[in-house]
Amino acid sequence: MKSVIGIAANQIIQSVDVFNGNHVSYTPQGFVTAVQNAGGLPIVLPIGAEETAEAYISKIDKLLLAGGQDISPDFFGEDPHPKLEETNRNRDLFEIALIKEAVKQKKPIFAVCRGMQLLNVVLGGTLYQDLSLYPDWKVKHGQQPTQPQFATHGIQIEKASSLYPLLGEDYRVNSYHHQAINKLAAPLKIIAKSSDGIAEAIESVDAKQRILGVQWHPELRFDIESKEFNLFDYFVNQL
Ligand SMILES: NCCCC(=O)O
Repeated sequence: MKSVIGIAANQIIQSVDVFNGNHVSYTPQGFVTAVQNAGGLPIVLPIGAEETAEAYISKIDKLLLAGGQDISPDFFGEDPHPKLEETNRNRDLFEIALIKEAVKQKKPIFAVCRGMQLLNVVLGGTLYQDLSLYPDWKVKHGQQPTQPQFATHGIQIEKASSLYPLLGEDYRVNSYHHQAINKLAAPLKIIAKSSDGIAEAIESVDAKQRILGVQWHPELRFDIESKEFNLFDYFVNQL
């Protein structure tokens, strides 16, 4: 029986020519293909009412949170900083409800970039709304316009972590974020950092609550770097 993987969708709500001005619900193809290649059955969960989170989570085996917009900072008690970028409050509210329900139903969560940041906020942590607010910022974490198949900075991974057997101790990742974990939520531990100390991966302190979060984008490199595919294989088949 294949694991059913619910992938929380994003939306395009601006008018874009490529969809003839239509609004669309979507997820990056890399998540779909990586889950399929790992033997999972992906289902894209469109942004909807918070009340529907319980039904969605009960229908899936595991939850995957993708990257995207900044998180509305009032969810961690702050007003928007001038460097805050696009937010989508409906997405925040729905994904917050999905995370709470997945935790309640003890369903594993794999969270990528924004997903990892939101997980930290939902569990009681805070974010740097922009890396310029992080006093020790030394590494370029937004590699645009360099293409995502290129890993541009190093990370160091804790030996006693779920990531170490998958990626080793020293690894290189792509990087597309201007926000980062500030205060870490108590139920989480940081299991990888960049050389300037930014949290690059997290897992749950309580092994019974199966959570893995990464700050980079494995869905954009899994087809050319087998270690990135290891993350999806681990999520679909072991976490
Ligand atoms: N926008 C939230 C996730 C990526 C970033 O930090 O920019």
